[in-house]
Order: sequence, then C-alpha cells, then structure tokens
Amino acid sequence: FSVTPTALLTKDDLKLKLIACCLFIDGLIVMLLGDSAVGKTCVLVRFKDGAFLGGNFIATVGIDFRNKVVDVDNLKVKLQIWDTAGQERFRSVTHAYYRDAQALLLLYDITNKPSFDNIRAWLTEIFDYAQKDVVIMLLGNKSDMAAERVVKTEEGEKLAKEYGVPFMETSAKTGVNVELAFLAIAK
Ligand SMILES: Nc1nc2c(ncn2[C@@H]2O[C@H](COP(=O)(O)OP(=O)(O)OP(=O)(O)O)[C@@H](O)[C@H]2O)c(=O)[nH]1
Repeated sequence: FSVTPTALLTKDDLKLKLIACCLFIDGLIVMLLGDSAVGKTCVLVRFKDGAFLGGNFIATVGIDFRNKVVDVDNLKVKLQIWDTAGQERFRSVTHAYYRDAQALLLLYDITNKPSFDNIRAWLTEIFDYAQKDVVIMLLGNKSDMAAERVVKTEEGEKLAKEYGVPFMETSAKTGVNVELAFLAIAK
C-alpha cells in the first residue's frame, strides 16, 4: 500500500484498504473441479507460470495448492488455488475441501462429450458440499482443438445459462481466456 496519513483517508478508503488487507492475508480460495484430463492442472500452470504442460499426462493425486497475487480494481488479491484430482477414487478426499472454497472453476473438455455430460453431476456435488454463496464459473477447455471439438460453444452457453453461471471457453495450450477466467472469478 502507498503510505497516506490516516487523517487524509475517507471512511470508504479505510474500508477498502481493510478489505484489501484481509484478502491479501487470507487469500481467496478458488477450487478447480471437473473430470480427469479436462485440463485443470494445465489451466492452473498456464495462469501461474504462463507455460503449457504438454507431453505425458500425469493425473493429480488428491489435491494440490498454488498461490498467485492478482490486481483486482487496484486491490492486490491473493488467490489460493486448489487443483483437485478429477478421478472418481479421490472424490471423498476432495469433498472435504469444497466447504472452504469461495469460488469454483468447473471445467469440461470441448473434445470430450462425457466430461460435458458430467457437469450436471458436478453441479449436484457442488450444491451438496460447497458453501451456498460460492461463486461458480463454467469453462470449456481445449478450445485450441477445433478439429476434435464435439461440444459446441452454444451447448456450453446454454448449460451455463440454465444454472445461472458465467461461461467461457479456454485453452491452457494457447492461453486464451485463462487469465480472464481467474480475474473474472476474483472480481
Ligand atoms: N490441446 C490442449 N491440450 C490440453 C489443454 N489442457 C490440457 N491439455 C492436455 O490434457 C491432458 C490432461 O491435462 P491435465 O491438466 O493434467 O488434466 P486434469 O484435469 O488436471 O486431470 P486430473 O489431474 O486427473 O484431474 C494433458 O495431456 C494436457 O497436456 C488445452 O487447453 N489444449
């Protein structure tokens, strides 16, 4: 923060600084959810390090954590990002973390229809385990794979509309919309 004599700050300034301070210290917990191999880890690595994890797919075991500080309306907000395993066998582990998340990025793979069809089941789990006021965003990942696409953009939009959540298509490979998605959810 810039150092301004407290007497020169308005009540609103002080309130904003206090909110910013809390967000910076505690962080906003964002959880990545969705079927195995939809690209959760890659989206996180693209956001955190600006790189793409190509090559051999290594499934996440249980849950993994990374932090990144972002600027939201001139406030520094620490995002604590929890990358969960999509594999069914880790479900009981990840359920335990839902309650602490303030925001959820729910991913499917636009080249994998079952991963899209399972979004309804993911949303049911979210309604069962997450906080009632959790912020949810739906992401159709791997948008760079146009030739292999099996889920139309409109289908993603329609599902998102049905549940009243925002929607974007992302690519961890090219980086399209990845930063935008995290910033939108942080707002
Ligand atoms: N072309 C392309 N490939 C991607 C993209 N995102 C991820 N991949 C590939 O998809 C595979 C799975 O990616 P991960 O990020 O490991 O998937 P995950 O959702 O974290 O999987 P789990 O840890 O099992 O839940 C890897 O081989 C990635 O290289 C993308 O945007 N475009």
